[in-house]
Amino acid sequence: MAAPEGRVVSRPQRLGQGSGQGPKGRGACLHPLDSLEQKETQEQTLGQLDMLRKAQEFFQTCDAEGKGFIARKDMQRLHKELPLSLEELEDVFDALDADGNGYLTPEEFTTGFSHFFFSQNNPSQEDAGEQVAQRHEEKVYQSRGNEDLGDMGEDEEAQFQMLMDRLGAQKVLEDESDVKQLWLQLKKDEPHLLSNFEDFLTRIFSQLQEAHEEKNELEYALKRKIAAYDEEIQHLYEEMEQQIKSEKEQFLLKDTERFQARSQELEQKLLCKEQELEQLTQKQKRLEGQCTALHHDKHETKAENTKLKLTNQELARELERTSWELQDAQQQLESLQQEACKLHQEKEMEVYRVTESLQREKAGLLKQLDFLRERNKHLRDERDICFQKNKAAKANTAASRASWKKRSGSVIGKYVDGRGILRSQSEEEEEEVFGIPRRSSLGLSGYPLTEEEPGTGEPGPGPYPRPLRRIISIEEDPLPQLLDGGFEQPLSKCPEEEEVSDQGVQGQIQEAPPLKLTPTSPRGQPVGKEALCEEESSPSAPDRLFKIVFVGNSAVGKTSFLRRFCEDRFSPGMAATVGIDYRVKTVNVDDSQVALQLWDTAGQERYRCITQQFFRKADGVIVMYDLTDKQSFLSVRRWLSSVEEAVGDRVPVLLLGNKLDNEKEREVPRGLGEQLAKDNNLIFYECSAYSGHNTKESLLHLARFLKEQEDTVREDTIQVGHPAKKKSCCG
Ligand SMILES: Nc1nc2c(ncn2[C@@H]2O[C@H](COP(=O)(O)OP(=O)(O)OP(=O)(O)O)[C@@H](O)[C@H]2O)c(=O)[nH]1
Ligand SMILES: [Ca+2]
Ligand SMILES: [Mg+2]
Repeated sequence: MAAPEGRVVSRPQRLGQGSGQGPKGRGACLHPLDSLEQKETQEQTLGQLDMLRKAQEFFQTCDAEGKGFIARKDMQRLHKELPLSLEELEDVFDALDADGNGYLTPEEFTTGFSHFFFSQNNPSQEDAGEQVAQRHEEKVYQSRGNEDLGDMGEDEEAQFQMLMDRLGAQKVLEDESDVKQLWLQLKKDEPHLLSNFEDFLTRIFSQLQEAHEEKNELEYALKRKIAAYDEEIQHLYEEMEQQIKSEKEQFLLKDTERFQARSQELEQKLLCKEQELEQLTQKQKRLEGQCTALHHDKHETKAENTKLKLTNQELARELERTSWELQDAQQQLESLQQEACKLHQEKEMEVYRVTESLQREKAGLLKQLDFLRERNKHLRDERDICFQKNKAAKANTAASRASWKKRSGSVIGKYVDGRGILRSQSEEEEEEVFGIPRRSSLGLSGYPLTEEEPGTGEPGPGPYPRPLRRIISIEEDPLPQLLDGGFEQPLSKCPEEEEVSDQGVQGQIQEAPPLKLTPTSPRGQPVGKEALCEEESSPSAPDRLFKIVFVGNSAVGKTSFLRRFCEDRFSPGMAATVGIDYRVKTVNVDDSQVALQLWDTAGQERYRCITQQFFRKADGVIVMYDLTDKQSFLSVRRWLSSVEEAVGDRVPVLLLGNKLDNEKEREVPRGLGEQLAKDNNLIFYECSAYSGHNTKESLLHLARFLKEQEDTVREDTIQVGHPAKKKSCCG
């Protein structure tokens, strides 16, 4: 501040000196008071100019960079040079910055500076005497100037305005009052200087104008620069922003994509996990259900188990008890079976003994019968003599002889009924239906029997007594009755015996002397006896006994077959069986003695009812047909059905086709017999009583079968709970 102040101080001096040295020397020619006033005005104008100059200098000092304006910072830089504090400098700046835009234009600065300068320095300048004096002078100048101005005419005003316009001062000066005053002063005081002043002003103003224009240009350039700069910055900024934005967007896009992909992936994973979870949940539920069910089942099973255990225990106890009982029962059964077996054996032996004794009795009775027949013949002969004496009819004798050639039928009927020889002619005819003339097996009719020996064919001469055969009219098996105790009683008391005795035979027997009449022919021999004779030769007693019943049409050869089997003999022209007959034969079957009780039935129709009775007690049945007689084969079915009617199918049946020796007269082919046997489950043989072919074989077959069947039944009976089964005969 020292320099400007110095300059400020020195200027008025120079101006004063200059003015003092001016060519006009106005003070010398003016009034001393006027000259003083003039002096003061001059000083004032000079002071103002000086101040303006000083202000410009100060401005340039402040605007060191030459910007054309002073910023707050520029002012603050003066802090070191001026004896003012920063606050005071601030105040100065604020005071100078009239429009408050933050920088000081040269105009603002100059105007403000002058104002500030005076207002600041006025009260406090005591030491600077020059300054005070100057200021005082200025004041005086100003007040005088103002007074002058008041007096200024309109012409001068116009003149000044013209000058101003010419100078273009309006553009440079804001307040032209100072210049005006100065101009007026000059015009008034020193008009000759006016032109110089005007030139000076012109120069100044032109310089100012130039400076101003320069400044404006600079400002404009600066503004443009700033604008360009701003624009560039803006552009850069925008570009940057754009870039940032795109970068951001790209980043965001990428990020979003990545995020989306990631989120999709995660979503899928989540979905998978959820599904898994759901599955697991379902599984768990199912397992829980199963668990519950199992639990429930377990409980139930436990309960059931307990129940079953209890039941089991009970059953075990019961089983134990039952097994004990069963053992007891088995023991009892065993003992009973043993007993039964013993009883059975005993019974069989008894039967055997009884049969034996019966045969003996039968033989005795047959002998008696023979005797009675003889007696009868004797009586008849006597009567015949009488009859011949009375009529002497030769033709009659011949006819009766011819009738004896035929086989008589039911002789027993005549015998029992007491009709004797008054046999009806119809019966004779009936017998002839068989085609073979047959004789009665019992010659009770009183007629002499034909000679049995083949070849003779002629009725034997009278003197030989005919062998008698006994009729056994048994409706039931007589053996049990005998077993009951009576078998040792006298023969006369047997039921059959009594029956016979009813007919007055017994009486005759008892009365008759024991004649030793033996049959002249073997045919007359009692069958039972003959069989017995053979049995007596049997080395040992039989183990068991079977009852076998022989059936078949008349003359098929039943009796002949039995004879062949028991005696191994054949007698042609065998008499027809009357009622029933039997033989006993013991055979050896697989190391055991088997007694066969063979019941020979009469084939003739009239005895059928008797025959039927015997099936019931039979162990086996033999049905015989004559293979040379078709009719006898056709009757087999009838015989089988009557057997079945009586005993069912429990007894084995042997089917025999007899007279195999007479092949040329065969009427029944073997195949038919076989087929019939197969159809009815029968044992089948073709045999010949004449030749003996298959007689033993067939009967042994049946005997073996019976034995085996019995053995099986015995075994089955011992084994509890196994019912006996009927064995197949064919097997
Ligand atoms: N050629 C031949 N003739 C036989 C055979 N068997 C029996 N005859 C004869 O046939 C006839 C009848 O024989 P029987 O044995 O009495 O017949 P049957 O079956 O006992 O007759 P009924 O007692 O009336 O039921 C007799 O004349 C026998 O000689 C045989 O195998 N061959
Ligand atoms: Ca300003
Ligand atoms: Mg016979």
